Amino acid sequence: NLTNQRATGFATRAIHHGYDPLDHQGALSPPLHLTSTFAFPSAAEGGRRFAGEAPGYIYGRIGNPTVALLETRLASLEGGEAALATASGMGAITSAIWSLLKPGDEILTDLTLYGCTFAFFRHGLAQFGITVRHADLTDLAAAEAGFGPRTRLVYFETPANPNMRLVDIAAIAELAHARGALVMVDNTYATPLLQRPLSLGADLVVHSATKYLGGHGDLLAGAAVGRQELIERMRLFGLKDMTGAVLSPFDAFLVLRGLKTLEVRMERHCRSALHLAQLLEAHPAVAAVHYPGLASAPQHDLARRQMPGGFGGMIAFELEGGFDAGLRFMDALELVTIAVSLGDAETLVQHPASMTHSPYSPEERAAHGISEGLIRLSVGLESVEDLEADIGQALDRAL
Ligand SMILES: CSC/C=C(/NCc1c(COP(=O)(O)O)cnc(C)c1O)C(=O)O
Repeated sequence: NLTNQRATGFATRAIHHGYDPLDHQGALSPPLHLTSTFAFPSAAEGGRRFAGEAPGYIYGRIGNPTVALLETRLASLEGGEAALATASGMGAITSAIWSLLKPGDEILTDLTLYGCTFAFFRHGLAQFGITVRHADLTDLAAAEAGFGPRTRLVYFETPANPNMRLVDIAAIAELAHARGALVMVDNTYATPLLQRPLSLGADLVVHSATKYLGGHGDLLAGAAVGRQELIERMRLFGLKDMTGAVLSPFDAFLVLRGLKTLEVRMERHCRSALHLAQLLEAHPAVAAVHYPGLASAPQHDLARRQMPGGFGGMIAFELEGGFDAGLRFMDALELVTIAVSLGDAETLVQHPASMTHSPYSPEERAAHGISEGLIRLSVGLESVEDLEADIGQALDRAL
């Protein structure tokens, strides 16, 4: 049909790309294939599929038609050749890393990473002879100094969880490729609507699809997008043999459904987040607000360049009264929910130092720019005047 023949807009592809109802008895919604294995038409054909000499499904851990449609659609939205869907964001990150690196290799990564990514790098890979070197990748001189003779991969999040730091993807990609290293970007916070790292030189993009892509707080999922050969190596080695982090067809179906409204949801997330960031910035109880969309943000110019579609739904801020005031603020909220995760319809608030970034020691958090008093807000889809009223009254009580 029309949308499969020519390049169309993001929202159109998020709804239609890769699926024609007339190929499935007219079913407008794609079929959900709840199957663990696939019948072969003949013994020889089964052997040919295992040998990679014939197309066709083999077994649920290697591929599934519902999951394959999600992968096709995600590849289109991120502008990559191929995509791999996984059981969680950590499933995508670990399946990628185990496919790319071996003992003796080095990863150059930013100071700020999601807590479990930090733990995988520092407490996991370190046991298998892979060196992780942190540098402030927002400072290109520091980034350049961070490369070693064995640097095989540069990894970062932008905007970073939880303190909203931005990394200049194109600049880092230029440094990395000049030294024969790959670039892997975690695009969870921005989503492909707001930022497409592959178009800026990244080799691989990973997502916690648990967040904005699924968008309704009702699933765990992950994804990787990049060149065909990288993705196929991840599928047939990293995922199949090293992690087994397979996405269920049912959750793939839910992510497909979430993608259909990604554009309209992000528009509301961005609009409400900018409004609330301005409210926070003006409030006497607030010491600092980290939101790249604020004109006062130190990296506002990079944000406008790198995130032309908007600045996302995530805000980090600190109260004048520090951590204790932060606890009082969170406990005073009546509409906003105290919970980890992000990108849901519900607005969520949490305290990274004691929750999502508790895998860091206090000393590591200090060295990695995650303050003890930092509060993270995932701005949801509720009526913004209700969010403004709830946050305002809780701030007044935190004074
Ligand atoms: C226990 S804390 C809840 C999860 C949170 N984050 C997840 C996350 C992952 C990992 O994605 P899953 O494996 O799908 O959770 C990868 N990359 C980024 C930027 C992430 O934020 C969180 O609340 O910050």
